[in-house]
Amino acid sequence: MYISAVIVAGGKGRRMGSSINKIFLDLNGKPLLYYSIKAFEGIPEIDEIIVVSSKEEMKHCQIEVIKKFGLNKVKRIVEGGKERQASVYNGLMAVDKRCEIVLIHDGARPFISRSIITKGIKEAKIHKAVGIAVPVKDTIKVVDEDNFIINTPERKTLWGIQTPQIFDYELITMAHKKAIEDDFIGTDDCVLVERCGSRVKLVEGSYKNIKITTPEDLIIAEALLNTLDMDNYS
Ligand SMILES: Nc1ccn([C@@H]2O[C@H](COP(=O)(O)OP(=O)(O)OP(=O)(O)O)[C@@H](O)[C@H]2O)c(=O)n1
Ligand SMILES: C[C@](O)(CO)[C@H](O)COP(=O)(O)O
Repeated sequence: MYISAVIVAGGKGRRMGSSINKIFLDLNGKPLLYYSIKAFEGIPEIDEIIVVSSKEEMKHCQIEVIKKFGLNKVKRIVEGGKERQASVYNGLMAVDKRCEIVLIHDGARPFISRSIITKGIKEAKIHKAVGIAVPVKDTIKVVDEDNFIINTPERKTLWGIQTPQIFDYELITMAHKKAIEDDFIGTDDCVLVERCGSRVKLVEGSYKNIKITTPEDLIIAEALLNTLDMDNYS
C-alpha cells in the first residue's frame, strides 16, 4: 500500500510575530520544521513526503531544512495557497499516482511521535478517515456576538483536533473538491470529510503535540524538548 505524507508549511506565521517564519525558528540547533518532517521520515510504511511552502520560502526549505538534514523521503516541495486548505489541496495534487493513504500534518507541530503516526495509519486502513485528537481539559463555552454564553457542551463529548489527519486518498481529494465547489473553508481536513457525510474516527494523541502559534508556545516547546524520548520523535 503506497502511503504519502503532506506537510503544510506554507503559512506566514503572523501570530508568532518573529522576523523569520516560525517554521524556521531554531529548536535545539535545528529548524522547527525539521522535527515535523523527521517524524514521518522515520516510518518505514511512509513512501514519500510532500512539503508545501510559500513561493518565497521554497528554496530556503530545500537548502536549509531538507538538504541540510538529509530528509531523503521528501520528493517534492510545492507552492502553497492563500489558506491552509488551499495549501493542503496543492499537496494532495502533488502526491505519487500510486498513493492510497495520505497523512496531512502541520509543519508547525514538531512534537508528533512516531507511535501516534503509526497508530493513525493502522486505524485509517480500517476507517478511511482518522483524526489525531485529545480530550479537552477546559470547560468550553459557546458564546453569542457579545460574548454572552449561549450554552456549555458536555465536556466528555469534546476533543481538541490535531494533526496528522489520515485519509483514504480518493475520499479526501473528493472532499476537498466538494469544498472548493461549495466555497467552503474549514479549519481542518476532517471537517471536509464530515460535511460529505462520511464518518471520521478519532485516535487519541498527546498533549505534547502542540501547534507552535504564538510566542509563549516557544517557551513550552523548549521545555518539552527536554522531556521527549527522541527515539520516538525524530
Ligand atoms: N496558507 C497557509 C496557511 C497555513 N499553512 C500551514 O498550516 C499550518 C497551521 O497553520 P498556522 O499555525 O495557522 O500557521 P500560519 O498560517 O503560518 O500562522 P498565522 O495564522 O499566525 O499566520 C502551519 O504549518 C502553516 O505553515 C499553510 O501551509 N498555508
Ligand atoms: C488543522 C489544525 O491544526 C487542527 O487543530 C488547526 O485547525 C489549524 O488551524 P490554524 O487556524 O491554521 O492555526
